[in-house]
Order: sequence, then C-alpha cells, then structure tokens
Amino acid sequence: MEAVDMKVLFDEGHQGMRMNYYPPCPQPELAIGLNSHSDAVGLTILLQVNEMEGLQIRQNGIWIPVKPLHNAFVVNIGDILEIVTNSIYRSIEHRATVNSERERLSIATFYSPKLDGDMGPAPSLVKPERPALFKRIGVADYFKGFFSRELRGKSYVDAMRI
Ligand SMILES: O=C(O)CCC(=O)C(=O)O
Ligand SMILES: [Fe+2]
Repeated sequence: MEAVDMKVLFDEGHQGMRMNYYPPCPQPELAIGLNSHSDAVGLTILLQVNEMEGLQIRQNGIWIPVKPLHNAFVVNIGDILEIVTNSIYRSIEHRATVNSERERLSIATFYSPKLDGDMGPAPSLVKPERPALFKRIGVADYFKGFFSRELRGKSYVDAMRI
C-alpha cells in the first residue's frame, strides 16, 4: 500500500489504555473474564502483567492459549487494520478466561486514527479486481457504534462490510 494512506489515518492518532483486573473465581468454568471479541482499534499492544495464563485467541474455531513470555508484549491486529487493509490483514478474535488460583492483570494500549477523521479501505488497496469490502465511516461514529454494542466475536467488523 502507499505509505501516505497509513500516514493520513494515524498522524495525530488516538491512544487509549485499559487495565484489566480479573479476580480469582471459585467456579471459573461458569464465568468468563472478558467475552470473545476483536479489538476495534488499529493495533493493540498488551502486557500480561503478572504472567498468569488466561488470554486465548481463536484460530479455525479453536481457542488457543497465549502463554505469557517474560518481558514480552502481545501485539494484536485490530478491526481498523482489517478495514484499512481491505481484509489483507485480519483482526484476531480473543478472550480472557479466569481461574480459581490467582488473580490476573493485563494492560492493553490501543492505537487508533484521530477521532475527527473518517476511515475505510486505503485508496491504494482498492482496485477493480479487489473492490472495497468495507464502508467508509467517521472514526467517532465508528467508536460510538462499537461501544453501544455487546462484545461478541467479530460482529462489529462484520457490520462494517458492504
Ligand atoms: O486480559 C487480556 O489478556 C486481554 C484484554 C483484552 O483483550 C482487552 O483489553 O481488549
Ligand atoms: Fe481485546
């Protein structure tokens, strides 16, 4: 893709941060820490603070644990990168489970375009043989829509499809 398409979108971009605390749960099989979702953002950088297992990604319908690595971040592709790359990159569906042994902490940092612009598939990636797969939408409206829905797999990026 043309670098300028990425620059236009992420210059003066928006950074958010979420700290997650999952207390131990006596019946973890009946509970979930964080429902299955993909991050609505461009890119996520995540630290599994106390190196407890719990994060899982979904690949071909199977949940796979992401074992914490000492001093390592997890980098997730979010829905905005899926939209901007016109589905060349796919956002990753993930969830956090709980356990009965020990609390778990994670810190996620989210990188997104500036809120006062709009976004859609990068012009340099839209071609007659590969037309746009997603609508263009204002970034603020996009996030408003995301936060007004329940977290459910990749349902929001699917709602952005043409
Ligand atoms: O706790 C985790 O490892 C995942 C957190 C997460 O997916 C999020 O905050 O979006
Ligand atoms: Fe997430």
